[in-house]
Amino acid sequence: MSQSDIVLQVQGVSKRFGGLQALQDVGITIRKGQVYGLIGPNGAGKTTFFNVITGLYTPDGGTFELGGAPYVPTAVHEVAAAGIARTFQNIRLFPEMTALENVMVGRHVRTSSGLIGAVFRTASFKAEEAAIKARAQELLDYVGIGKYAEFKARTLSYGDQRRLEIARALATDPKLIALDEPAAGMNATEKVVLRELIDRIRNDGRTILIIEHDVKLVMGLCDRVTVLDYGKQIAEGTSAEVQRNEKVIEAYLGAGHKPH
Ligand SMILES: Nc1ncnc2c1ncn2[C@@H]1O[C@H](COP(=O)(O)OP(=O)(O)OP(=O)(O)O)[C@@H](O)[C@H]1O
Repeated sequence: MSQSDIVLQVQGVSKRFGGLQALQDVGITIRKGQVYGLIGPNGAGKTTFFNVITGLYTPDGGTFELGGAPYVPTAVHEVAAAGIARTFQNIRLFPEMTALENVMVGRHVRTSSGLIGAVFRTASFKAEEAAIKARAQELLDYVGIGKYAEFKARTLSYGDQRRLEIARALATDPKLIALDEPAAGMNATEKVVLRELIDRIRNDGRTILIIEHDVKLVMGLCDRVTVLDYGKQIAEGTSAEVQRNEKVIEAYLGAGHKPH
């Protein structure tokens, strides 16, 4: 393992909401090709951590490096341009746009003709648009919903909408893809398909950070896992190491927390 295969390095992240310390000195290192899991009981700080690294919340402290370069997660669009794409716990698609258009929106982060080209429909814009469309269709096929390209996003099943969000995230060609509870609301069959998809994305060389309540799914999928509890990082390691960590067992079984 060398320094150069580190995709995201986060050190000493803290975030306070009024009197509540939502994150306290949290750090993770994600290497190329890993699926990295973030777990913890309700209110542990997982979403806050995701929101910090994707520019939705400003941390009180912490340092960040993405692909070996210092990185400041400020505005959401800058985070996407820097190379982190995310999905949301509560799906955020454009419901009245087609599946294909939703993915094309993601791809526009990486195009060069920009707004002027779009307004005047220049030759380079049109060529770029055709390439974007082709790539968007490819990504829909890749996540297994190619046949729904022309369907409005809102008409897709819940599981397919989650896969569409993943296709849109992949469209930005990210260094890191961050999945916020991708299995939420899925039935057992959909979870199996999701697991296969995440495995395939990893095998194709991508790096993935995942928050997930389904501990079984996380343990089966993740190379490394961090466990948060009341904003503190109580364990970090391989799935097997984390599973037998006493603090983790206690946090999940302890009073006041609902086990998942
Ligand atoms: N914008 C906010 N303002 C105030 N408090 C917040 C805010 N966001 C989160 N919190 C608080 O910070 C703590 C951590 O919340 P967070 O949503 O990060 O936990 P989580 O691990 O994602 O929980 P869950 O599994 O329920 O999604 C909670 O006590 C929550 O109430």
